[in-house]
Amino acid sequence: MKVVIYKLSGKLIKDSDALNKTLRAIQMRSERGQHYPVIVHGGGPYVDTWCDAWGYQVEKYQGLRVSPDVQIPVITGALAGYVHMRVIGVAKDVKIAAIGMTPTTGESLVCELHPDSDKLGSVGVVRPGNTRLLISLLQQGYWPIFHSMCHTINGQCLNVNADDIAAALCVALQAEEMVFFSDVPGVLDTHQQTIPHIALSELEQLQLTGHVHSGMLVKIKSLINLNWESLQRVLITNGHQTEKTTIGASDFEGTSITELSEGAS
Ligand SMILES: Nc1ncnc2c1ncn2[C@@H]1O[C@H](COP(=O)(O)OP(=O)(O)O)[C@@H](O)[C@H]1O
Ligand SMILES: CC(=O)N[C@@H](CCC(=O)OP(=O)(O)O)C(=O)O
Repeated sequence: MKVVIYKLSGKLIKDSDALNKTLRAIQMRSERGQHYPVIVHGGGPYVDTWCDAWGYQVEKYQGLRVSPDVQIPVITGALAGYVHMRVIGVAKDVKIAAIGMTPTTGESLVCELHPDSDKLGSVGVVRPGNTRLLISLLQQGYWPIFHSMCHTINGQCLNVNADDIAAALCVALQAEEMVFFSDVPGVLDTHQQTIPHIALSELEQLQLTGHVHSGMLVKIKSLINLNWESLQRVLITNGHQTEKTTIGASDFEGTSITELSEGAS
């Protein structure tokens, strides 16, 4: 089963036009490439706004949101409520057979408290679980669309970074490819130029340079820890320019990350 994981950034979701075009591009691409698409969405900017309105200070630790238990109702309301309904709504408009999913439904993923929970509060880490439900949905032609709020096996509600959900689903479903639609054209070098290709062995060094930080650091870390057995490529591309980079081009432009160096076999 050929699966591709698509991660939609929260900044992209704020831009209705770009979201609509990106979902259409995924639709065309999955028909052309005959693969099953699985979508994961973020929603960070919405959480920032909602927390601000409640008088909660927005704080990050190594790119992850510090999520005190008292803020979980607001964070859940934003990510698994409003943002999720919005993405499903646009998918419906584009005539996609979308199924809204919590990552831990059917134990698709298993979630536990983050090892740094003393600093992060109610933040979780995930690992692959049981894919039976997901595979059945894909085989029936549904598009699973995941938000990133999870339950532990004891029912505690935890905030998980959407990039980590995408990476865990990639391993669980043995996906061939993962595409991150971000707000930047790819991983940028010290001159703000997009790095066209990075080999897995170069990521470790990249995360130590200090040049890659905040949200991009979360992505890079999730890729280092990934099992690359089935994965052929990870692409980081600008979701706000989906139309520009697909029309007339064979694929999205951006940073392509592969297990081996370019040209190696
Ligand atoms: N070297 C880098 N190249 C590109 N983006 C970077 C880099 N270092 C830090 N970033 C930041 O990472 C952000 C993308 O990560 P994030 O905000 O989590 O996006 P997303 O919404 O796609 O999850 C960019 O907007 C940029 O501010
Ligand atoms: C723990 C943690 O960092 N959770 C993220 C989940 C949403 C997310 O990842 O959204 P983006 O993809 O838009 O960044 C957060 O609360 O912002």
